[in-house]
Amino acid sequence: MTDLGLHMGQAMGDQDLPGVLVSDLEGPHGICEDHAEDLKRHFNLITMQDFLENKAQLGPQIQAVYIWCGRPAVSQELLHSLPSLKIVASAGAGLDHLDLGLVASFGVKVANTPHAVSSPTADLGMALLLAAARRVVEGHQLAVSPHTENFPTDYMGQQVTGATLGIIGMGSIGYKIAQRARAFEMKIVYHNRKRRKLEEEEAVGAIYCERLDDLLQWSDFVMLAVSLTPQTQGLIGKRELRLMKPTAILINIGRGLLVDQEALVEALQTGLIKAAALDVTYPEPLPRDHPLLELKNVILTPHIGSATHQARRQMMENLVESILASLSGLPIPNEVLLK
Ligand SMILES: O=C(O)[C@H](O)CO
Repeated sequence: MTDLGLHMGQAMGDQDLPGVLVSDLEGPHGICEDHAEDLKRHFNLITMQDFLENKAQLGPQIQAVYIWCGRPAVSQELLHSLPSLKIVASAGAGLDHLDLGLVASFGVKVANTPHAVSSPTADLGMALLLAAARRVVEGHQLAVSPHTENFPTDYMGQQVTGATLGIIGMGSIGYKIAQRARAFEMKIVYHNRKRRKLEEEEAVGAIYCERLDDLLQWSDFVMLAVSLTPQTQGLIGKRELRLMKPTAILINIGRGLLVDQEALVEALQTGLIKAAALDVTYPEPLPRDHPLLELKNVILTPHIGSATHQARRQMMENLVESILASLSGLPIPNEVLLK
């Protein structure tokens, strides 16, 4: 944590601390673990419920919104009721839950925490790839089942070593996946809006695919590590799934809406592709009767890309630094600039 932050927190009484709106202090939509105590050293935390009960008094005190796991939602109505708001600080890399143009139109800055999440999310991407390739979850269920008398001799998976990995989205998460995949001796192709520098490509042995279709046709594993934007929504639909190999595995660590989920269900049911491993879906969680929950060739995790103690703490600390900097008129670390 910055010296500036420690100084501010220590020098002021609780009521003098800057007001920061949070969704809740605990519970499924609250902030994380033991973070509230750290945050309270710097800020007067105001929960959404308190704010809604006393808008007139609390609204003008709020100088920052602290978004954790996409909450609270920042609507036009909320922005209108926060006249002193300086910054919306959002945990994680994805910003699809925010209307950046709307926030900017109120003269409010935005910051996120892309560096804190890139390694753990890349780790999870590889974990899902390996687990789906080698049918780890199914294998666990088989090994612990009371009905298992003998282990099958034909319980086969897909070989990872030497296989081709297609990475869609070569930002910092995609690049870290490439670094990890290289250690598994995978061939790496990638598709991105912008080509990476030659030396960056060479460092991980990645080949640029200008055409997404080529990547889909060549890859044994397709990893979605791209942000959700109007341009990428539904990026993988029926047509794209048809281009993939029948032995291919799709891994999604980006956002559920990158994939046409109905088309994916059909592709998995009909053997158009081999399997999928999804950390993200829409909605989250899926309704309990959703067909994806029934399929044996699917692994689902509950949006846990950044869910390590270390990453979550770093995310919190990065948000504190960004808020304090904005309140002091200093350059904001991890400020999100409108393109
Ligand atoms: O956007 C991200 O970084 C993750 O989804 C947050 O956990």
